[in-house]
Amino acid sequence: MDPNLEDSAIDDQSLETSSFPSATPTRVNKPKRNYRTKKRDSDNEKDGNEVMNENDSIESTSQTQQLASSSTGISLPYIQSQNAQNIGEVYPGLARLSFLDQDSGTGSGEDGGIGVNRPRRPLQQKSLPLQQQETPSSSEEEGDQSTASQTNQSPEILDAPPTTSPSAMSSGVSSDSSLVEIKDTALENKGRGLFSAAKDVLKPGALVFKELGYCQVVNDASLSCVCSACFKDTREEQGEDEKSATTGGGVSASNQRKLVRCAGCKVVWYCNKTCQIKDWKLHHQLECQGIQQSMKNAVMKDVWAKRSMDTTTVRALCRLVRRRVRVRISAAYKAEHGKMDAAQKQVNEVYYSGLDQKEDEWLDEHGATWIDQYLRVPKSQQDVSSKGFLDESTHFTKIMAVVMSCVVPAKEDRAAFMRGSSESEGEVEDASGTKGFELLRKLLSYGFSVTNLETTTAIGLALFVQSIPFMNHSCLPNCVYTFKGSRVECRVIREIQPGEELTISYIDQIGTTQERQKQLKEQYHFTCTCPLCQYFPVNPLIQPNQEALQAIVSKATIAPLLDSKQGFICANTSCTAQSDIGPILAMESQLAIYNKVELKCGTCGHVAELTQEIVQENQEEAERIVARFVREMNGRSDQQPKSGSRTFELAKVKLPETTDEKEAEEARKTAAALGGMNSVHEPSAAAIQCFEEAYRTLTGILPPQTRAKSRRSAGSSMDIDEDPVHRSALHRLVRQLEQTGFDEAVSHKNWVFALHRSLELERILNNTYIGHHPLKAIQGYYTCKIVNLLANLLLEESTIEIEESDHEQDSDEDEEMVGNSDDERDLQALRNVMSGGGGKKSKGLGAGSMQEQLMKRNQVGFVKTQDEVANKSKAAPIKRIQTESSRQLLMYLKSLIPKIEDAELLHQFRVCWGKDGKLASRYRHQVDSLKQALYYAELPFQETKA
Ligand SMILES: C[S@@+](CC[C@H](N)C(=O)[O-])C[C@H]1O[C@@H](n2cnc3c(N)ncnc32)[C@H](O)[C@@H]1O
Repeated sequence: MDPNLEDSAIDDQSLETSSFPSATPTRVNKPKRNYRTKKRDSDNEKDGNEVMNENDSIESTSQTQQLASSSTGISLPYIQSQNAQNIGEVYPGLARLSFLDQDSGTGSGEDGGIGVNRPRRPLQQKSLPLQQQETPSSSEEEGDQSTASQTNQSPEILDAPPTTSPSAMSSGVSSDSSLVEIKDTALENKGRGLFSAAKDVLKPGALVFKELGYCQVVNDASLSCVCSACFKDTREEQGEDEKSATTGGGVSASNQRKLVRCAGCKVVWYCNKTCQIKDWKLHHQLECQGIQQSMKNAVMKDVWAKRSMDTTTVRALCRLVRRRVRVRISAAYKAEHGKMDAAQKQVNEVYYSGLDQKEDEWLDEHGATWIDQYLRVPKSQQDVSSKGFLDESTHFTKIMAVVMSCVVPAKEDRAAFMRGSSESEGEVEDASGTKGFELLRKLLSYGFSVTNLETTTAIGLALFVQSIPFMNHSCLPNCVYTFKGSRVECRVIREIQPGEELTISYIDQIGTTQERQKQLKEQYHFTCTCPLCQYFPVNPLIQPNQEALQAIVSKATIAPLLDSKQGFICANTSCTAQSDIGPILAMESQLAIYNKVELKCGTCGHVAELTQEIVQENQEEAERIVARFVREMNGRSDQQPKSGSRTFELAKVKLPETTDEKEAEEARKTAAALGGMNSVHEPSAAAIQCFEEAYRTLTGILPPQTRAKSRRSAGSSMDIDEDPVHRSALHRLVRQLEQTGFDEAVSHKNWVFALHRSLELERILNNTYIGHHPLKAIQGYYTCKIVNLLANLLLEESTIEIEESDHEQDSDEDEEMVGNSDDERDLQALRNVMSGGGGKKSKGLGAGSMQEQLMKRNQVGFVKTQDEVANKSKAAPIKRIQTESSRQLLMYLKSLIPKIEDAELLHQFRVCWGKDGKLASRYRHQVDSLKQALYYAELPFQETKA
């Protein structure tokens, strides 16, 4: 029995909940004691198979295997600030990465982790079995981890990771080629970036890489709801929302039933004993000990008990340092004995499996190096000495105090660690500060917030080292990332050309341009120059206000002579003149009087002509451009442009003549909703003109030289206030959608209300830029429901005759299904509205799903194959009538199909949900029944009756 475990929280008795079903015990339970850190060799020998100790170095973080289930989501980089650095080096990709850090400012040399040969004493950590042994110098140790097999290489060139990097995906073209490579962004001044190394275009939905974290923790707010080993979020199971997330370390009653708490530190929670044991071996052992030790300090006791300080970072740092220490010690053992010890082998067998094992081993071997060399402390923090950093922030002091107590228990070593003295051991080496602080800074710069997709709640913090840390930001990203447990997956959302940079969005994309820029500046210390920021001072993808729109329109009409933000650009390419847009705007009005206006450059005298025709041509082109632009952003560049603007002919609304106040009110609402559909817009033709540059940038067709030239210039003459109304964040959108009461309306089969709601929903969705895939998923989900609902309505509408003729024989059955005369009335009211008051009267309508009825009646299965689709008219013995309203409905319905396809694509690639996610099954249901509805909706109609 491992002494480190027997006293720990792993005993049944130590689990803080009795109701938890006990997992298969893997060891003999010993009486509960306080932590004992000294290892008993005899125990080790006796229970070799079960022993896990500090020497069990290569333990898996493969918890993600267990957790595939639920926690997937979007995330935002945790706290970010990394200054771009050009190192003028092309890195040949993860799978064959051999990049050389030539940047003298940061990197290996400065970090001191690699290539510095200085003797070090082992860490004074009693629980570590090897501590009495002569441990190789840290640099050697780390060299062991990272550069063991590179003895023949130049010292700066790192050992190439395994032929196929665990995180990189094969392109499918050649099995050992990675889809991504790390390269300098060259002219763009963004430092390094992740680029496509695929030979072909990467299509939306493609999985580019997946990556295990080097270390990960559940955040404070989710501790009692999310398993600290597998990141399973119990709130999902319980259908709880964020409200049930406990803050301040509190515990919700329902979660107490779900999770068990470590009885040692009383801080972390697990699904079960298996998870607990696994986490213990991997990470928690030392963390637990450290937390308990720090609790002896009154301040820290308060911190842990009340979470008066956020402990997420400190726990993450603890695990980060812990892994490095563990790996180093194990490497030392291996170096000394030439092999892994028996217990270590056992760990490998038990805890590594499949891909995770390979990746975990890779992380153990190379992770520390990658952190040291390739994750760079942002310039903004580099100048701050550790001392200053420490004094400046009591927060960090506290954090470091805790980390120290975890990883460097002996007081004198702790002091040395803090000072960064070369006297101290282990991780402590850095001319400008301590290793601990160095790591902390990197964690703060590169840590990613792990989120749960379904609730979009942040549930943890993880540090990745292989791929995702190198991805730059764009407000129009071509990739998104999701989490399966704590494993991150990156997928394509727009087509990516070979060699193109892969980007993600660090922030919510729904904000206005100003907001996005502000957030990026404050949080990440850079000015974004993505097309959306560069060309759209007003985010056209969220509804611009009228003034802003007007400003764009004014500029758009004279776009040929204007840069989209700079103002007048001289058409003479050798002239660099630019002038303010004001005088030119004034000339625009002349176009209404004269067919031609001449614009003379004040610098070189070059005269450019602007004619009505040019303006007209530009506007037409702009229309085409924007259609493609919108498609591009929806990741569907394979589709043909939609012709015309998107308005739905549902707006022929006549209020029914009624004296019933309630009915009239309802009808008015519906009419308003239907009328509102007209305002569902794509950007106006004039505004479209301003999209040109962005489109060109997006599609790779370069703008004319003159504009390219001006684009590089800084500053903007456009200063437009943005619409404050639509500064919604993701959750606000979801709330908005929820507030439409659509689900409720559907479940009550209140057609009028549901349609009304669906149109409202449609408006919300259309007015929101849906760039981030969870939003797209939500959009897809709701759109599916809308279409489904309308398809049913259409069927009801168009099968009135058969309903009537069959009614008698089916009446009993229908009676059962209807059960609510209000529904009938509502439906009739809707028909009245839709058909201008002339809805056909029918009995038995509003009864359940029309598809069900048709199914029953015709005994036909739903269409599954293309043949069946082709033959469906033969197979359909239904007489149907097409009324004006059903025709309109069908039109509307079809107009929604592209969105369904988008959503289905996302679903198909499981971009959004874990296999067992509730939303996934609900979504599946919607897609299925939608297909059924469409099948029936497209059955041949009888001639429309007059
Ligand atoms: C996660 S790192 C990305 C990799 C980074 N370029 C590098 O070389 O390590 C994030 C940092 O990259 C830089 N960065 C990311 N996106 C950028 C952008 N769109 N424009 C300028 N700098 C960017 C910022 O300095 C940011 O703090």
